[in-house]
Amino acid sequence: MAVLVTGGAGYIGSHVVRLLAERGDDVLVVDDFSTGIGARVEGLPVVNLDLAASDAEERLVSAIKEHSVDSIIHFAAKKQVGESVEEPVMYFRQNIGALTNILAAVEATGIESLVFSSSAATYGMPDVDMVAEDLGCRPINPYGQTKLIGEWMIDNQIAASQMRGATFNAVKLRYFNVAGAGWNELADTAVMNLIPIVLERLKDGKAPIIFGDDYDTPDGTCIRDYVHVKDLAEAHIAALDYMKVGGTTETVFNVGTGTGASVKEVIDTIAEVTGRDIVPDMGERRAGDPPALVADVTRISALLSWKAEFGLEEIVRSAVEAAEMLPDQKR
Ligand SMILES: NC(=O)c1ccc[n+]([C@@H]2O[C@H](COP(=O)([O-])OP(=O)(O)OC[C@H]3O[C@@H](n4cnc5c(N)ncnc54)[C@H](O)[C@@H]3O)[C@@H](O)[C@H]2O)c1
Ligand SMILES: O=c1ccn([C@@H]2O[C@H](COP(=O)(O)OP(=O)(O)O[C@H]3O[C@H](CO)[C@H](O)[C@H](O)[C@H]3O)[C@@H](O)[C@H]2O)c(=O)[nH]1
Repeated sequence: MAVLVTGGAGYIGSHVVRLLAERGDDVLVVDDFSTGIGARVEGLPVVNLDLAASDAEERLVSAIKEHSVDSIIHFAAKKQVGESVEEPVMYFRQNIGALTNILAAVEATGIESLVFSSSAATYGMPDVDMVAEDLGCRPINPYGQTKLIGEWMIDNQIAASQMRGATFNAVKLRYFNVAGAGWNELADTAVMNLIPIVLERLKDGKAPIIFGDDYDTPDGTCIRDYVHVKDLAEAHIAALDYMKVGGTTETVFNVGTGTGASVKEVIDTIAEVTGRDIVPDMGERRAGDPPALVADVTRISALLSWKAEFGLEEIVRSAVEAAEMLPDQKR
């Protein structure tokens, strides 16, 4: 039996594909290579398919049958918050369209387990610093909305399959701030988040910009929960295993470390790891940034027996190494 990984040529998906292959699971990748990179999945069976296209359900069903797929990990999605505000229709068409086709294929083939990439973006601007899964979700942009709607679609599918006497289990993982690289060649190439942006600016000889230092946090800069992509990848394996042994008590889990780091602390860690003197520029607050967003990880640690192994320094070190910026004495 094989695991179908949608978006397996992407940053996070390729890490999960690598872990699955390492433990000897058969993998089938479905990707349209819109942001994915072919080299990340070289040598693996791949179906080049836009999951939101009109023929996607039919092609998925035949790929599932041909490769004896019994579970799906669904990463494929558009994920840029700013772009989603400018092009909401594209986000709903792509993210909701793709998931609709996947759930239709699940129904047609009797697939029993699905892991879904959700996001801390579902929480919006919570008025608590540490968020647990039961906190109400009020996403503030179309991207976050597509993730919350995706969770609801999956819940409805679970309920409908129970009514039919069929088995369909799913786990929705709400990722916090994913960073780092488990393997250099699988590193994030998108340069859209704090660590890659700072590293790119340093390469270009530019100072990083801190988006606001007047927040109500200890050093005035925003706090986030940075989770190593390899730890995050392991959480997907734990989710698959949880469903295999009949785990269905909870279906939504935060994936973070449970510890926050401020923007200043992240930049200081980059300075330490690269051995550079970094003097950041102070910029304006960025619209829509909550002052602090840290995962309560009680549930995932209790039910999936998953815990992040790596901390901020290891995350930064792996990102710096992948960007080939590690000083010689630190290699
Ligand atoms: N990176 C993060 O910080 C973060 C945080 C929270 C949630 N997520 C979610 O995790 C998932 C993976 O993110 P990532 O960082 O690896 O992004 P990525 O852009 O590197 O990977 C997405 C992959 O999906 C593919 N894809 C996109 N739309 C597709 C479609 N319609 N049909 C087929 N393939 C398609 C892309 O080609 C790419 O390979 C996404 O669902 C994203 O929303 C990411
Ligand atoms: O040049 C920069 C870039 C970012 N930041 C700050 O660094 C922090 C992290 O910013 P990112 O853009 O890296 O990440 P976000 O926390 O905004 O968002 C990320 O995490 C969210 C959940 O917490 C969602 O999953 C979202 O999809 C994902 O991009 C924020 O306070 C941001 O203002 C700067 O100060 N300077």
